[in-house]
Amino acid sequence: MKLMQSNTPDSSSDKTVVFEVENITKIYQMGEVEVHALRGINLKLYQGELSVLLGASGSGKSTLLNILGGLDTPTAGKVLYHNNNPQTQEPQTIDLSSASEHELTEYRRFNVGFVFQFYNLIPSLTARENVAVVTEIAKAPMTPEEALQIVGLGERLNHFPAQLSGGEQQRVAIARAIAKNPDVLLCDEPTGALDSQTGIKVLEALQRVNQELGTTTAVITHNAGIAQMANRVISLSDGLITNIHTNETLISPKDLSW
Ligand SMILES: Nc1ncnc2c1ncn2[C@@H]1O[C@H](COP(=O)(O)OP(=O)(O)OP(=O)(O)O)[C@@H](O)[C@H]1O
Repeated sequence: MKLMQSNTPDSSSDKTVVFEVENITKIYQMGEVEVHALRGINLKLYQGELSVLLGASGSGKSTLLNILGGLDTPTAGKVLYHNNNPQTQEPQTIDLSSASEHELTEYRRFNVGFVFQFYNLIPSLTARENVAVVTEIAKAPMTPEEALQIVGLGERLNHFPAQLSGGEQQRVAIARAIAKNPDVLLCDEPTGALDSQTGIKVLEALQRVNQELGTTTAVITHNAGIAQMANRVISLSDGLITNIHTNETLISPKDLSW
């Protein structure tokens, strides 16, 4: 793994940089055709912030999130991830753009929680057991009960997915993602399959995780209304960042205009 000593505070502010994305491109080769999914992205994400990635279908949101999560690598450019070494607490940097498959697997396992549009729960396991699947292989996890409590499902521990609503199933998926105490939570359309009332409960769970645990969180959405709950809104169009907006005041999910 590419470990380097790093200087994590951003010289332009007092915020700590978690991700530094430098001029990344992503080209998918589809037979004869090249698809330019990312065309030169520069971005910093900061410790503890909740950011929303906004953009039309095909603008490159998932490609960018997958690269941040170590699920994919850029064609060119650099992606640096800064954290503290869990053993020594010394600052370190992982170069995700040149890491091996094994290094990326380790990075995903210990540093990143993922939430996708479809919850991917195991139908034969209860909510508690679905979360325990992850806590059993994590280094310093919270208990499944604690994780489910944070997302408001402390009373649903023994329910199976089929006995839970869509929003509740998504909150189990969030509990599963945060139970290993990841530094980073990456969410790809977490409310995409939900109606607005149910989606609001899921967003409340994400906001609570971000505020109470300080987990650096990035959420992809098509829905511009959701952007008002984020510290920063990163807009993408056609593989480029077109705007980054900082919200001075955050709106609670229940007050969002959906
Ligand atoms: N594995 C792949 N192989 C080939 N092309 C891909 C692949 N993944 C994404 N693309 C293409 O790259 C572009 C960006 O896709 P991406 O999924 O990142 O967009 P998106 O903004 O997340 O879209 P959506 O909101 O529809 O999920 C699209 O043109 C898409 O077709």
